[in-house]
Amino acid sequence: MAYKKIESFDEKVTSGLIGNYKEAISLLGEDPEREGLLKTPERVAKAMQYMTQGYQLDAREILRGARFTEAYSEMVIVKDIELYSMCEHHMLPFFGKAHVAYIPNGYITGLSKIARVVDVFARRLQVQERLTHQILDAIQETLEPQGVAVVIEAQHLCMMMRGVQKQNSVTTTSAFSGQFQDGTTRAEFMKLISSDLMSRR
Ligand SMILES: Nc1nc2c(ncn2[C@@H]2O[C@H](COP(=O)(O)OP(=O)(O)OP(=O)(O)O)[C@@H](O)[C@H]2O)c(=O)[nH]1
Ligand SMILES: [Zn+2]
Repeated sequence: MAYKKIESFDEKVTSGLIGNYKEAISLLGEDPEREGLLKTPERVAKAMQYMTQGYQLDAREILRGARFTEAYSEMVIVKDIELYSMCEHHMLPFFGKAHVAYIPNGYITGLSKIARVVDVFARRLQVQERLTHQILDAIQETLEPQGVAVVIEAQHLCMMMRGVQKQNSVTTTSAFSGQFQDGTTRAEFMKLISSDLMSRR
């Protein structure tokens, strides 16, 4: 996935985080002054800001900026959007795929914007359920479609590396609005996201 590269990080935030991560390394029993770790607090400070950049982005603005009038009124599905987020309980990654669909009602949006909206909400401290709803709400409010569907399948490192240590469990969350609340439409969507119409890697 082509990520937007952040060229400059907030200096005050970065220096505050550097101090905190240096202390954390020390508290964990390591020597923050040893060569391999010297730049680590700065790297982590930047990585964390990168992975939480969603707080500074406005999903609705992204969608409004690419809202086009179009008479198409069939289901539009963008599936297998890879996502990386961080659970708000342990600040450990959870990652997987999002499948997003909407049925236009006069407006369509640029397809990449759907993936961008997923990133905007994923790059925060999250729970998978809220992430699912936030994506749905942003699309519903800005495109005013006949319905939106969001399904997220993800694995949580906090359940894999620690805690219950389950390596193969996948959590699926879903949210549906408008026409997707109808069983037939929802079933069509579920069938299409699980089909191999286009061979997957
Ligand atoms: N609902 C939900 N729970 C999550 C998500 N990410 C992590 N969790 C869970 O958040 C819960 C936090 O539970 P706590 O008992 O406070 O934390 P804990 O003692 O570290 O829990 P364990 O992970 O069971 O060791 C855990 O059950 C996690 O599996 C998420 O996206 N959604
Ligand atoms: Zn967690």
